Order: sequence, then structure tokens, then C-alpha cells
Amino acid sequence: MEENETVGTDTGKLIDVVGAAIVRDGKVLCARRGNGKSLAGYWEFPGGKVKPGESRREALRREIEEELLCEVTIADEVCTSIQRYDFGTVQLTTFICHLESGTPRLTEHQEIRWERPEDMPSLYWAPADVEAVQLISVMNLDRKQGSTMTDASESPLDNVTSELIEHVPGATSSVLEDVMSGLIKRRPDAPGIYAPRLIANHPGNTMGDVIGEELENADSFDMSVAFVSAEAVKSLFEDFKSSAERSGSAQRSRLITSTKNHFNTPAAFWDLLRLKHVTGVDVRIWNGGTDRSAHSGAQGQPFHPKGYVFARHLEDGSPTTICMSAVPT
Ligand SMILES: Nc1nc2c([nH]c(=O)n2[C@H]2C[C@H](O)[C@@H](COP(=O)(O)OP(=O)(O)OP(=O)(O)O)O2)c(=O)[nH]1
Repeated sequence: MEENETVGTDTGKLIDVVGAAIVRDGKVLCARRGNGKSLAGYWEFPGGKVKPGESRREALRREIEEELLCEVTIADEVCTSIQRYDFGTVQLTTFICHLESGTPRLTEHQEIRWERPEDMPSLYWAPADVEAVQLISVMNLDRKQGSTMTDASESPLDNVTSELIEHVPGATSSVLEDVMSGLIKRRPDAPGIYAPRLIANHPGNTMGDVIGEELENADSFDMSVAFVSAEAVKSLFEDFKSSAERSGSAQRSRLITSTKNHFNTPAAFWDLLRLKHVTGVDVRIWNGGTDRSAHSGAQGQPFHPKGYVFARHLEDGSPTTICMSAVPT
């Protein structure tokens, strides 16, 4: 598809939209959509629809001049996300941008704020923006202070890559390439064999949806969740049950949770007990006291992991695992 093409889909129009994550002094400009517009009140990146014949970058420069009365230098693409709304499907491409001249002024938005990347997820973002916000929230933009960043070799995405290499011992280049091409610097022909996917808990792509799908296909699973709600166990109960009946997998499946901060209610523990008895899943509780004690846990360790591993066997017999982890809050 051409960059700025708008086509019909079974869910309606595909609207090609561009957004600017404008960086100044390590902070990012966040804008709140004005009243009377679609998605009024949600936070977004300033920008708008790509017009026929325009490239995405041309469209973004024009939109920023019109909306914020200033000029920006457009640096790297963060990602492209597709989101269905009731009025159509938005394909939002977000770019890191730097202020070139002028000061952003409000013409259409009801409010703008400069936020540190790590604080951005606490705003109420338009669903299409959630993926870009998560990616930007872990970027170190401080290093770009005062820079207009026209040199692609200085991209903040390079910072992410080098941090991954630094902090993920033993990560192979294929894992890193797949993370970059599948999640960070999205390419339409990606991802590779690891096919990473960001689950950002918006409609149609929630942790509950994905866990349900994985239970359908997994031969066995390991779940380690510090907190469990009775509602979550109830809503997934039938999936757990049919997974156990289908593959007899429950004998090899394990779930561990904790008493951390007394968050889990007695109802949640009753539901887990029922899960254990009905499906045979090996359910365990880490009884480590509260987080306030520096040496909680049987081995003096606090318990706060959130990870899921689903094992399945492909037709050629080789195993594959899928790991997920909730973004720490
Ligand atoms: N500009 C922008 N629009 C977004 C974002 N996230 C998101 O879902 N959208 C949606 C809201 C709108 O339905 C659509 C873009 O419309 P818009 O109203 O900003 O575009 P525009 O300036 O070209 O609009 P128009 O008033 O000229 O029709 O994409 C975002 O971060 N920035």
C-alpha cells in the first residue's frame, strides 16, 4: 500500500494518520484533543491525516505548522499502530521530532503538557497511541538535550538497542533484530521467527484475550503472577478447563502467586483452589509477607514477577515458548 493511501476495509475506512512526539529538554509534548472533535479529551500526539499525494513526513510538518504554529525536525519513526474505532480504522505512525523554531501554541487542542517519557503512560491516551507511548516511555531522550538530531546515527532507537544488548545477557542478534523490527522500529515485512507483539490492554488485545488464545493452543504453561483477581480466574476458568481436557496438559502446568501486600482476596484463593481441584494445575502460593519487610519471602526475596510461558509443539516436533510480562507500574 502506498504511504498515504486510504482504502476500504471490512471495518470501514483505513485512515492514515501521523503523530509527532516532539522532544524538548528530554520531555515530550502531549496534547489533549479539543471538544467537538472525535476522541475529545483523549491525549494524543499532535498531527493529523495524511492528504493524497503527501508523504507522511510532509503531512506531519504541515500539520504541526497548522496546529501548533511552529516548525519541527522529524527524526525517527517510533512505530505504526492500527486501531479500530467506531468511525473507522486509524493507522497511526508516530515520529520523534525536535523543535526547530517557534514555541508550540494551542489552536485546536484544549491542553498541552511537557511530560517526562516515563510519566507519559499515566495520561489517558487515545487507544491508537498506547503502543508508541509505551515505546517512548523507556527511551532515554535526555541525551538529546539541545540537539535537533538530524543525524540518524544518533537516533534514540539506537539507545534502546545498545541498552538491550547491555542488559540482556546472551541475547542473540536474531532476538534483538526481531524486537527492533517487530516492536520498536516496525517494518511491514517483520517480524522474524520470534514475532514479538505488544499487548497494550486495549479492546481486542488485552492480556485476558491473549491468555485465552494461548491456553487454546498450549500443551502446558507456567504462570507466575504476584497478583490474581477472582474475576480473572473466573473469566478464564473455562479456558483453563478445556485446555486441561484437550491435552491433559494440566498435569504439567503450574501457576504461582503470592500473599504480597495482602492484595489477593480470599475469593481469589478459593477460585485458585477450585482451579487446582478441577483441572489438576499445580497451584502454589508464595507466602512471603508484605513488601515492607525488606527480607520477605522464604528465601529472603520479595515476590513480584509477572510472567507467562506457554509451551507448544510444532508439527516438526520442536517446542516453542511464548513469554509475556506486564509492564511494571
Ligand atoms: N492527530 C492525531 N490523531 C490521532 C491520534 N491518535 C488517534 O487515534 N488519532 C485519531 C483521531 C482522529 O480520528 C484521527 C486524526 O484526525 P485529526 O482530527 O487529528 O486529523 P486532521 O487534523 O487531519 O483532521 P481534520 O479536522 O482536518 O479532519 O486519528 C494522534 O496521536 N494524533
